[in-house]
Amino acid sequence: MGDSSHTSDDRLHRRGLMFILSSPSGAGKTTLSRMLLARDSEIKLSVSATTRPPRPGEVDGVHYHFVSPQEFDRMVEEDDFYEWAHVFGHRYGTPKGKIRAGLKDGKDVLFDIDWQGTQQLYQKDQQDVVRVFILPPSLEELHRRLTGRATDSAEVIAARMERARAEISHWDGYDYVIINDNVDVCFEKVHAILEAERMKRQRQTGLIPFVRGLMG
Ligand SMILES: Nc1ncnc2c1ncn2[C@@H]1O[C@H](COP(=O)(O)OP(=O)(O)OP(=O)(O)O)[C@@H](O)[C@H]1O
Ligand SMILES: Nc1nc2c(ncn2[C@@H]2O[C@H](COP(=O)(O)O)[C@@H](O)[C@H]2O)c(=O)[nH]1
Repeated sequence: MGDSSHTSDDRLHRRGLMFILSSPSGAGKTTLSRMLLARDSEIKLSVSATTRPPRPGEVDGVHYHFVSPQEFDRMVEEDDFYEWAHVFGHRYGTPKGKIRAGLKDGKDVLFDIDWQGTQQLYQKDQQDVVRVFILPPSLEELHRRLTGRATDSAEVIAARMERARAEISHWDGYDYVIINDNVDVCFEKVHAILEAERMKRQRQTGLIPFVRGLMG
């Protein structure tokens, strides 16, 4: 094409977005995140740091950066986090990394973070943030999913169920809310939101030169 407003597959240049998935624990956001990363090569996961111990199958640097409380303290002191929060007795934080620079280059970033982190990211960068909240079809089903996942002790599951109502109460701080009943149907909705948000006029930084070109 030879026109700098286009990317190689003929779409316009655009600003990347920060795509946040939140939910009460067990509603399915990690499952949906993994499906999104597998389907869509244009979005990359923001790998959080946490002081929580790894679950079976979780890989350091892939699912989380598993750090000691001392290491987490050091990262806070050195201002390494975009946001961080206490969740279920552990600390979790989003490393700054190269997120801002990537947004300019049209790189999308996926965040699996709670409502506290969502609020902090939104306060810092409203124009780039897209907030999606996932609800379970019922609390009974939420409990079934946490138990069925078989990664947490009965105490941990009880604590997460105890917190579920408080987490759900933040649903109105999100742009989109989806009930995750059938995971495939829910995933298609999540992906449709991502695709639609990418097409927002304000994000398509290549539009002005493209339209100028059209108008001769
Ligand atoms: N629509 C669904 N129907 C049935 N099971 C589901 C559905 N979505 C997810 N699950 C299952 O529910 C369990 C919890 O899902 P997942 O780990 O994705 O939740 P989460 O919201 O990320 O939880 P956490 O915040 O604790 O990490 C998993 O075993 C997953 O396979
Ligand atoms: N504010 C933040 N919340 C985060 C971050 N990384 C994960 N989380 C949230 O913590 C809970 C528990 O996660 P789990 O993996 O122990 O089940 C869940 O709601 C995550 O979304 C983060 O960097 N910041």
